[in-house]
Amino acid sequence: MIELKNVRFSVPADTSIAGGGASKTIINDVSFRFERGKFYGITGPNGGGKTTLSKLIMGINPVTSGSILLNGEDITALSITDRAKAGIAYGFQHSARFKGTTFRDLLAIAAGTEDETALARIIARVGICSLDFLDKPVDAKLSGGEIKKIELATIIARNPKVAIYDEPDTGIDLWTIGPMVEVLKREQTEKGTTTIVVSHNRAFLEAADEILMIRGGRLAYTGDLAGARPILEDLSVCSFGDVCEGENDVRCFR
Ligand SMILES: Nc1ncnc2c1ncn2[C@@H]1O[C@H](COP(=O)(O)OP(=O)(O)OP(=O)(O)O)[C@@H](O)[C@H]1O
Repeated sequence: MIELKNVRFSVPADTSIAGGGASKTIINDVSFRFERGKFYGITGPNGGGKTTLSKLIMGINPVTSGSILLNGEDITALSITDRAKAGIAYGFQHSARFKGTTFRDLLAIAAGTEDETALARIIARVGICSLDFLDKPVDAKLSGGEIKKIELATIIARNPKVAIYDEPDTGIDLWTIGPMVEVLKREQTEKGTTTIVVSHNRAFLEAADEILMIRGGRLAYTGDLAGARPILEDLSVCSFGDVCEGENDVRCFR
């Protein structure tokens, strides 16, 4: 179980702006309990703070105030590495590529074994059948879908307690999204992985047990998808009025 208690993340004033500007609060007093083994979909308007919140859980961003607990233990001060050791894994929106490294290298590190049968079992879980794929270099020549599958496999290989995926459908074709959702659902149900997916995609939101909507750095809604639908679907009503910055607000196209 991951618990966020009054979590806040602010960045200092932009000193490149004349006059300095004011410090900016990006995540504002968010409290929430992610229960063990459940699937959560984090959604909301662009720039609302979804990625920032997920990075706070992984420790990529340090919280400004508040605390984060994993199974009752305060992990707020832990580094990314220590959080990874404690069982939290993170998939970036834009997966990293490592020149001179093969998929086999990354997978062996993640799984803690070079045993080919074990590696084959892991890649089968993400729908890669060919063992030849293991020797693909993880470089710029990979397609968007291939690199996502590789990242997914390296996360799954670690059997994390908590898996966070930031927009896992980035660069993925429509035909691959369904199977990807199935992979994440299977890991959740069979391994009891607490799964947190940042997404605008209906398929991921439909798979979620609970939706969190973040706007203006605050939790605007938590509950089932049915309850979120009026906010997500009714484009005739501006539901972001309280954070609206007028015509200069690039997030709003209404
Ligand atoms: N380190 C930082 N310094 C300054 N501003 C930041 C920083 N991190 C995030 N922001 C700003 O905070 C806001 C929220 O960013 P974030 O990436 O969390 O939004 P998001 O909800 O994930 O958006 P999207 O749906 O477009 O991916 C944005 O306006 C972003 O520019």
